[in-house]
Amino acid sequence: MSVRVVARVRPLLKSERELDVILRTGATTGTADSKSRQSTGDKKSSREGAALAALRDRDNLVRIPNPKNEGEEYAFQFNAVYDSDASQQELFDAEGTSYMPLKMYPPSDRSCSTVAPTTKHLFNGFDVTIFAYGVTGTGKTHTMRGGKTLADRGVIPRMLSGIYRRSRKIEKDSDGETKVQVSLSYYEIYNDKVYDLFEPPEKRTLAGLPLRDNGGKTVVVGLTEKSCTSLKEFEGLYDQANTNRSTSATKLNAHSSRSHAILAVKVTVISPDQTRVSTASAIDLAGSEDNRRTENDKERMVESASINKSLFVLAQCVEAINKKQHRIPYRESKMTRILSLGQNNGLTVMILNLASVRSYHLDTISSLNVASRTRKIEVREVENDPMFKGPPRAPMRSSMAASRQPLRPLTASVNVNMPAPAAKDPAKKDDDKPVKMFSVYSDRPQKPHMTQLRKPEVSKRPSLSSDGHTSRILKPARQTLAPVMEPSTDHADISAAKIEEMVEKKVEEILAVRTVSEQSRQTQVRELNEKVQRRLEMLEQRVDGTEDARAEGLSYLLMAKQHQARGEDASALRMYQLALPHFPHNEKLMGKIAALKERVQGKTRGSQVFTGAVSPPSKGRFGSMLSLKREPPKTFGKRQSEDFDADYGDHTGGDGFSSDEDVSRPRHKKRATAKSFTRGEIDLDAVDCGDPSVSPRTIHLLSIINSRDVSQIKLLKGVGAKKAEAIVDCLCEMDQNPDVSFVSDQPQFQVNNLAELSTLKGVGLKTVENMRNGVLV
Ligand SMILES: Nc1ncnc2c1ncn2[C@@H]1O[C@H](COP(=O)(O)OP(=O)(O)OP(=O)(O)O)[C@@H](O)[C@H]1O
Repeated sequence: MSVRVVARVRPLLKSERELDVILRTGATTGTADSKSRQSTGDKKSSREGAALAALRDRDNLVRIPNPKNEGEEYAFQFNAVYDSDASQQELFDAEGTSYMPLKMYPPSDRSCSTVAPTTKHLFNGFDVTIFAYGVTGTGKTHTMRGGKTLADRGVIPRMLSGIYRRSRKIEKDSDGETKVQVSLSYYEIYNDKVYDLFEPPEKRTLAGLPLRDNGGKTVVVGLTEKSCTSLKEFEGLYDQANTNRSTSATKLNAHSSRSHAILAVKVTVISPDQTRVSTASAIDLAGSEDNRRTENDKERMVESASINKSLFVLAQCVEAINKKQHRIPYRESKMTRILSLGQNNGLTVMILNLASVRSYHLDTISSLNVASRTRKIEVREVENDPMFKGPPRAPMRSSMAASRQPLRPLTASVNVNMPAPAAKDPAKKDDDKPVKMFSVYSDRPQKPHMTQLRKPEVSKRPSLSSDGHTSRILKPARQTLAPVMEPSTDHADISAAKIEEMVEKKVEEILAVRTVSEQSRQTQVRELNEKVQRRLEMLEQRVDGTEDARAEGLSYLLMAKQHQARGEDASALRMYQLALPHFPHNEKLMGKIAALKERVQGKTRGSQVFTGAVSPPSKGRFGSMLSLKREPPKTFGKRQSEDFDADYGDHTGGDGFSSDEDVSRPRHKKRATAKSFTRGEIDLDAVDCGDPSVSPRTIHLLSIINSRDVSQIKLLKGVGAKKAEAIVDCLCEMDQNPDVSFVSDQPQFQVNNLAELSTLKGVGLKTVENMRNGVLV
């Protein structure tokens, strides 16, 4: 059967004016509020006796003007409409009899005249869901919970009263053989989090309680279930729990519910041969709010956004079911997931609460739209499986137990549950319309040979129909509504929820695999980066080595040039030869070495005294010192490096390399031999020639010294102004000293190496070492 939707219009509040009433209900009555002004006593007298019949005589329409054109009126039809004068008692009783006349119950049940069919359903193993829906301040809490007085009690306490009354009757009728247990869970969904209302708020966790799919039903994990044996006990528990519920004053309702509250009443009927468990869920939804009107503060706005979102999702679910969409967005809100509208079995009743005044105009139309669509949703009238005692029995309704499948329209199927057209009241508009129903189908492609399952010996149960007729129908006949897969088909029993669960699981698995592969990918990338880094370092080292070697080669070339400039061909030759390994295959260098060799040999042949062109350098005091200090230059002065590149680079193609002519024609003439440098006992040639470590640092140091610039010299490490002046004085002295020979084209004496430097006045080995170490190139 479809969801039963009834509308209830609340009376005008003190702050509301009759003038503003825009809602009309019923065929003959005036405005929805026309009777609200009657006194309680009048109301009672006018209602008693004929009230139920009068309610049923109405056309069950709610009429409201088009907000854009007041001349036009929208009409919405529901299963029942309750005016503002309908009492709590009437709603509970009349609502029951309007779709479940007492005469249709088995004679044994007729004595329970006050038991609403919802309660009766419950004891027959059906789950029951009753929920109040509507804009904030329209009377949902009043309808569900009600006031403190007996007359004001709402649906929930009345239902519990009925449950206990019936329990006692069952126990009495069975002479105590059958027992009924009632237990309660009560929770709220606040800001899309589930909280146990039987627990004090301070015990709440931030995340709330989780939801799980359990056999096609959504269950709240960790919820308190309290056994409750009497109405009195219930009232105590319920009142206490309601103090834990989130309510606040808003501009539209002084006691506005800020959460959806769900009371689950589990009824367990234990007879000698079986146990039946069914649940009644009574839900007081929070009301949608137009925040232009509420003037809510920040906290209320957050609540409001959550409330509106969940109600919006509910509307979307209803829409999706109506539009026969495959995907119904239940999971987008906890409320819709728990409510599972259209997915739940048993009986579902929606009470649409309405306010009749203009200030609610647009909100009311929106609620009416959702409610009238909800009315088209088909819910399977299936009771829960009993648990049998004794030897196991063949499962009943194996195919029906199969599934909570997405709903699809049943337009072509013959619904045996529907009353025959002739049996319908011709006065009702509904009857003229084509019957639109939804039934449960499998999502999977159907096999060509679908079977209708029939079970001959299934107990008869009363069935409810929306027009007030009750028919006794064999349950298996209902099963013909839903073509099902062969029972032997292994996947036939998978419900939509199960499928969803499986899909969720699969997605989680895939995500887990992705995470793992992402981690291993990152490890690979890290390893690769490290490899690349190591390779780069190696290359850098190699380049550094090459550059060091090149700088060393350039130093030899420089020294060779200096020796040659001084006419020291043998030393120059030695330096060129040392430079050769750093510039292999350099033809110009090789040419130069050959030319120098020839000249040196020529000199030797000419009986000139020369110890040998390439004789190994003798290691004097300085030689050893310098060789100890030997370290290949890290960098070579850029300009110098460029000069040498131009001179010796294979790639220059220029004629920078000194020509053989230059080499063969010494530019410098010795005024005296090196040996005549008497003040030091140093074989300068030996030092120069033998020490290949004349580095750019040394060259730079010597150039500073030879500049005779006191301001520069005094900056050298370990020198200072006085020593600098002494050095310059010494050099000037040398210039004047006729014993000292120096290169003819140099106007002044030049210090050519560290050995010479160390012999200057006031400069010792230590000072030279300091000066050299302090030089930055
Ligand atoms: N049928 C009714 N008879 C008398 N008073 C009513 C009725 N319905 C609602 N009211 C009054 O209207 C006011 C708002 O009702 P209620 O708090 O139940 O609204 P609600 O829809 O639950 O609002 P919210 O969504 O904000 O919680 C209350 O003062 C309540 O007593």
